[in-house]
Amino acid sequence: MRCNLVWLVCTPMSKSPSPFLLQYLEIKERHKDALLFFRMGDFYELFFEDAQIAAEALDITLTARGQHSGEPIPMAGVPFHAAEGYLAKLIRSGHCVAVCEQLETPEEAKKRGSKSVVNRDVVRIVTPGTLTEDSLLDARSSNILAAIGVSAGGIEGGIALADVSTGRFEVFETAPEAFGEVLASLAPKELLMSDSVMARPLISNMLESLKTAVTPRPGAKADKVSGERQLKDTLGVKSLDAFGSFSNAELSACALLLDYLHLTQAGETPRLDPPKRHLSSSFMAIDPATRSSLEIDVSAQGSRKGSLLSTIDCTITAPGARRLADNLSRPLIDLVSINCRLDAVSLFVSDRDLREEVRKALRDSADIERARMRLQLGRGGPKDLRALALGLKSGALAARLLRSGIAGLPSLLDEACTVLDLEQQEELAAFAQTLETAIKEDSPVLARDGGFIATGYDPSLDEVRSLRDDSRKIIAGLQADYAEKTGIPSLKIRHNKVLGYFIDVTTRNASAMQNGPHASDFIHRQTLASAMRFTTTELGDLDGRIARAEEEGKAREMEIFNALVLEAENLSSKLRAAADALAAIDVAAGLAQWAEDNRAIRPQLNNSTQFNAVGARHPVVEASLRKAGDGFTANDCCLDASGGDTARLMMITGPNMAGKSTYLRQNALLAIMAQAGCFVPAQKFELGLVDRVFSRVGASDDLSRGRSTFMVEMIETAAILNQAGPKAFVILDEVGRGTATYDGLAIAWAAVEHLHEKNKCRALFATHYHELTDLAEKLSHAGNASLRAKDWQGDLVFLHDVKPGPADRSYGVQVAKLAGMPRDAVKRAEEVLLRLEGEAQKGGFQLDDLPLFAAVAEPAPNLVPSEVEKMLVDVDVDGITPREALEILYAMKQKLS
Ligand SMILES: Nc1ncnc2c1ncn2[C@@H]1O[C@H](COP(=O)(O)OP(=O)(O)OP(=O)(O)O)[C@@H](O)[C@H]1O
Repeated sequence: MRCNLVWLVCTPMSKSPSPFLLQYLEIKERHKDALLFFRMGDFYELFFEDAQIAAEALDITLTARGQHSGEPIPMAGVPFHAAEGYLAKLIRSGHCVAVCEQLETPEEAKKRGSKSVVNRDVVRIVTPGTLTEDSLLDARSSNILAAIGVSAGGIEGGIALADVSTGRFEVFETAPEAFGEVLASLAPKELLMSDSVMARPLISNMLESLKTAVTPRPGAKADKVSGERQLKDTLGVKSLDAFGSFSNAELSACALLLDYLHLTQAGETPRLDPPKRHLSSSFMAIDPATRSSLEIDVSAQGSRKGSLLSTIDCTITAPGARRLADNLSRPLIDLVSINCRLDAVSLFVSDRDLREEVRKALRDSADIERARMRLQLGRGGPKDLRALALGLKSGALAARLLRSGIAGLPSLLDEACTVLDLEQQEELAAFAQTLETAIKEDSPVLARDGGFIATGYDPSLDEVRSLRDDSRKIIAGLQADYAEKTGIPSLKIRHNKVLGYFIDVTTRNASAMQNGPHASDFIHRQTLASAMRFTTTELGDLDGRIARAEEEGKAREMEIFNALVLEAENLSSKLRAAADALAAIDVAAGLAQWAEDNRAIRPQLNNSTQFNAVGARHPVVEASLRKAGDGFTANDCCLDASGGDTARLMMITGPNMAGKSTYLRQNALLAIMAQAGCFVPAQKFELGLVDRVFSRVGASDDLSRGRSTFMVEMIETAAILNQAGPKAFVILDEVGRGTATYDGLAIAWAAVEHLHEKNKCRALFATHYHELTDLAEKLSHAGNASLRAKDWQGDLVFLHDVKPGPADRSYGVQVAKLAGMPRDAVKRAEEVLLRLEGEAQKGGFQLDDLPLFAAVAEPAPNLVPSEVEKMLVDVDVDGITPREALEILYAMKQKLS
């Protein structure tokens, strides 16, 4: 029901604004950048421009109420109980919403004077990066808010990130030039930066490639001194020494982040875990273009489906899925840490029974991380307490299984078990036990609904409840008693919110109640068309007792709930550690499951500059071919940047569609998977650690940024040639194809030489310029490999296997034929090709003779159909008689003569 009372107060808006309107305008003034959800009774109402925006975005009715400055005030509203769905829609379409609640009841307001307006204020600003509601979040993805800070000289950079839904808080020390890479690995939902930083060309360029919602903040909010103060407040410490020394840029990023959290949580101190600090150089660098071309966590279509992440994700729990996404986004470069992850996967690969039992235990788990944070933020409910209980229980079971199954667990699993083993964690064990006995299985979402504390947990609650239940039993007895007394068998005692308990009889039986011997016992309450309602003193008493017991019960349940929430808060760091441990076990067991299902092996990592893959496959292409019932051809790749006999740069040639891009990508993905701690789809894989992966595969226009396909290609190639060091792994696909042949060839040629001579890194370079394959002769550490295809009775068959040496020819025309190019055009292309090849052979290879612009002397064949052909087109072969067919033949012959 909409709150009309307030509107009575504010209708005469045309003259001076009513107190209500003044209240609205004052609050809106403070939240200009957000849509204001203004609570009025059971609705959130939006006014003025907010109403127009919301009506369009939510497809809800736009109405008008009252007037302001002589104009009707546009208004739109959403019911309070369904607000989350509307909020989700608005956030997804890029809006921020300020939620303004009533801070007192209308009755309380009235006590201050009959015309008082209910007190209201914003209790929270909902933005893409600060969500906590289950319904607004993707369970299997993190929801990151990030902020960047730059030191006064612009040399140092820092990134601070928080996931409010889990309490995760991380700080990165990183050069401003690497912001793009680090942010791409974090995939924030919202990015904060000061106006002045945003104006820097380096930053505006980076933002264009990131496609993240950016919220500019005033420069004063990025003050490092305030950052230090806010950090101390958030962490509840007097000194930050225990966390290492933060750079000015890091403090500036923290200032932006914490201030924004403060603002969006309406003045509450952000609830975050102690920050984890990283050097951006502790991770494999993958720039945004490479990340998207390799489709690591998002496919080319922009969804998780079809990405590497979704292909290898066999985790069971949502925290496990989020952890795997993090690992894959930020592969490590430290041998020991990578091997720790791989040891854990190896254990689960080698012991299938144990893996299955542990995964079964995880199935009963719940999202401890998010439940814990919702409770801490005061937005949790009984279901969240239950989630903690379930998570702890299944964690303890997993730990028990692991500890009893294996002596000498890998360190990562051993540490996880220590955290999860409730025999070693007395406080957690006691808390889990309490939750287990306290919270009912089918608990409501909201604590205020009551009924979630199990019988037997709290004697005083049980007493109140039995009082209520006894009264209900007495009422059931009363119904029989009254029916007998009045002689009305259909008499019923019912309950509704307005009347409470009442006696309900049909109108026909009402006179027996009013005129019978017991008429004085029955007090009339209500007359309806078909029924009359009564009560008795006894029933009234019982009703009061039940209502009081209900109230008392709910109040007691709230007390218990709040005590349990407090206990959870006190155990916060232990619960976080338990959530982390569960996620780590889930990731390792999930990767092992994937490895077994996909015949993946443990990569051998070392500090050399080798890349030796034997029988390797592209995990995503293989999975999609498998679905279509097709197989994937495994291939080897051997590179070494040490300058020895093995080539460090391979030129890959082969027909279109032969699998060059797939081959390039699969090798880059192998390196990423291995360093993220995953098994890889190969028979054998030895890898000298890679510090950066670069990929320039496939090209697309970036028209929104005013860049043509060729421009994008050149920018990405330039970045690679400028940055790749000896430990990098580079894949380049058809560089130069986006421009005129000579220019393209020249650029590709120069890029190969630069990679070989200057960058000296491991590289795969796919090209259709066969002339480039001659470079392998000139460059001492370059080689050729090609993907095979066969001409089988005029048709092209792709073998997809890589063999040493360059490809013999391109087969482009055959591919065009396969693609369904008109027959005439294919024929014509074959003629032109023959001619061009003939000319090239006559003069050997000279750039000046290169194809395409050489004039084609022979006239094009006449493609207009002949008279006879036209006649044939018109013939309905199945519909004519043999005689008619004969006549047509005669007619055709005549045309030809
Ligand atoms: N090793 C493989 N085994 C089986 N099928 C493969 C393999 N590699 C590629 N394919 C199939 O061939 C298709 C074409 O592969 P890809 O795009 O890598 O070819 P390409 O040589 O790069 O083509 P183009 O030169 O036209 O860009 C893929 O979509 C996949 O279906």
